[in-house]
Amino acid sequence: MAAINTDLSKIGYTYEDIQRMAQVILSNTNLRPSIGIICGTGLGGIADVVENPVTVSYDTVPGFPVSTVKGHSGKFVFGTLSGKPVLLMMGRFHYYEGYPMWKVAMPVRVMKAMGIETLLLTNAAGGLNQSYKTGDIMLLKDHIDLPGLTGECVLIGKNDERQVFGPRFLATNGTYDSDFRGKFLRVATELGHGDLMKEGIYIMIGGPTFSSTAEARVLRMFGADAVGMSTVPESVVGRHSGMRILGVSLITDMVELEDGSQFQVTHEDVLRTANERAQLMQKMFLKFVTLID
Ligand SMILES: O=P(O)(O)O[C@H]1O[C@H](CO)[C@@H](O)[C@H]1O
Ligand code: HPA
Repeated sequence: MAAINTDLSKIGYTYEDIQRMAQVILSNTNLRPSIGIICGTGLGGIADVVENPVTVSYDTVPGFPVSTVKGHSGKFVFGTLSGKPVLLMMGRFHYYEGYPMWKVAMPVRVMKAMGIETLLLTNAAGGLNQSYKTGDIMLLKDHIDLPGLTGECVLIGKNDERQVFGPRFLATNGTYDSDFRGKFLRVATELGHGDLMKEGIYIMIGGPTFSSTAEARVLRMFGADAVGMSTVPESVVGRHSGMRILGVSLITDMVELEDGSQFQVTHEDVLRTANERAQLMQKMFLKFVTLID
């Protein structure tokens, strides 16, 4: 019978692994952006407005996971947005793909090792707050790490306090930068879309099941305004490595809280709304990055 691996030092990537992946990726370009953007499901359209793009496919980076979800193409894009150097991740990793939590957010450590100090996270999410509408855009003012609360925190495992890793015990209040939120709201208003904007609480579930009605009511009762299957591990790791963070949820569907509804959300519904909002998201990010110091 195979022995059970109880060696905790084997959990996670080492500092050296992270540095090596960062060097491999950076060897493709002379650009050294300090702004990183992780594109949520169907939200990779931001890459279409990146000037002078240099693409690095994840499968050219030894040790890097592969994207398996439709709407996540699996590549880095270096370039400029409104003249500002940026690094986009088109494709994130999700726990439900079978990756352990530490692997899900490992790219954020690689980003930090590449010089990223500002992390802009986007996602597709279901609206729990019944005053929201499909197509609204919610800025995260806080999150609920449901997997983390139940023993699957992204920071579980050996902690290495060198550079891209942070303290063993991490405060996670105040993760989302209020100055960034204010600036993003201003951008949306200037573009004439202030009416779409919300500020709320994102709750992460493990997925891949969308919530049952009873579960959705529990999530709402917890105080969440939107639900999704990502982002929180990335925010926590970003926070751990000292980044400034903005979280943006596109409300791609409204979650049913009442019994008896015939509506059953699909990934195609999510992709459709993301596609409908692609141009607006591009415009918002083009303007927002000009306001980052
Ligand atoms: O959070 P992102 O990656 O945007 O994707 C969201 O959309 C997918 C479900 O359609 C899930 O992966 C959910 O988390
Ligand atoms: N629930 C969970 N995750 C999601 C949803 C949803 O309704 N929409 C997009 N991602």
